[in-house]
Amino acid sequence: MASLHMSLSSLSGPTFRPTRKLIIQCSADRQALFNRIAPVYDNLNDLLSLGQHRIWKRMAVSWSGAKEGDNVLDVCCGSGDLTFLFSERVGPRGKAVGFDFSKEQLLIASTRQKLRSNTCYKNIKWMEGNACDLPFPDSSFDAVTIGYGLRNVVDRHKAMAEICRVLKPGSTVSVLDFNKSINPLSTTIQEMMIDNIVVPVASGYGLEDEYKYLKSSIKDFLTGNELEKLALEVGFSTAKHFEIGFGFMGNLVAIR
Ligand SMILES: C/C(=C\Cc1cc(O)c2ccccc2c1O)CCC[C@H](C)CCC[C@H](C)CCCC(C)C
Ligand SMILES: C[S@@+](CC[C@H](N)C(=O)[O-])C[C@H]1O[C@@H](n2cnc3c(N)ncnc32)[C@H](O)[C@@H]1O
Repeated sequence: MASLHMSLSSLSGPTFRPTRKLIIQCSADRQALFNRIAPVYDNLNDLLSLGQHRIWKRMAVSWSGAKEGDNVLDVCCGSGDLTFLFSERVGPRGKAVGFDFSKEQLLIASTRQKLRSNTCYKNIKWMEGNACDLPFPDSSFDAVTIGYGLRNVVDRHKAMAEICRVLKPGSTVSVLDFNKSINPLSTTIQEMMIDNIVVPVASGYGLEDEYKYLKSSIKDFLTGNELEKLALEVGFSTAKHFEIGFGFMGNLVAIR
């Protein structure tokens, strides 16, 4: 449950207006957040990244090494952007699973699938569940992506360990997310863009608090080096983090 945080500074006079600060700390909070933003998520991503996020997602899928006929998994699939790219890459002989714990995001994903005439998307299966407890046997997949998901998972170590477990030996996970830069200037510009463009635009949709979460979630995320270390800790044999999108985004490529 989102917690209501009363600020003493807001107590004044016979009535007071509590300062509402949405605290997004547990899975249920995050699940509710992504259910709430689902109806506008895709459009705001296109608007706020000037469509660039589609390029970053194509890069992530390309780095996964997925090929024709493969069995692939998109963890934290949301509205399915990466799942659809996976589906196109593995083709009708392959299988693509889109996995998420948000019912509303999965509803958007399956609706988008129905609206697309391309028969290749018939190779997609949508599944609801938690990234920290993947319902698949060991060594099930030839490639895995997790796009803008790991930062939002409460137990990132468990999620990465689960991804390693379900990947076939020698196969790749591609982890796309915001970049927690070690360059103070890059961090300042990234935060200024979120504060002065992203959040004001989102507030026009009544989602100010939800998009304010972006900044704190990036601050609490792992740097590229820390992501590489995490991957090796959970059992990947190699891990490399690349900064993309003018340093605002990053992609970890790890091989099991
Ligand atoms: C696809 C993108 C973000 C997905 C996303 C991830 C989250 O964890 C969220 C959490 C809460 C609300 C929304 C999201 C969410 O949408 C990346 C692009 C969309 C971003 C919202 C825009 C970020 C702007 C960058 C800071 C600067 C972009 C520069 C570009 C070259 C114009
Ligand atoms: C920012 S969206 C990313 C969606 C999509 N991958 C994309 O790139 O646009 C993050 C997604 O992660 C999902 N998510 C967060 N924590 C999760 C968890 N523990 N298990 C499953 N899904 C989770 C949310 O429901 C949401 O759909």
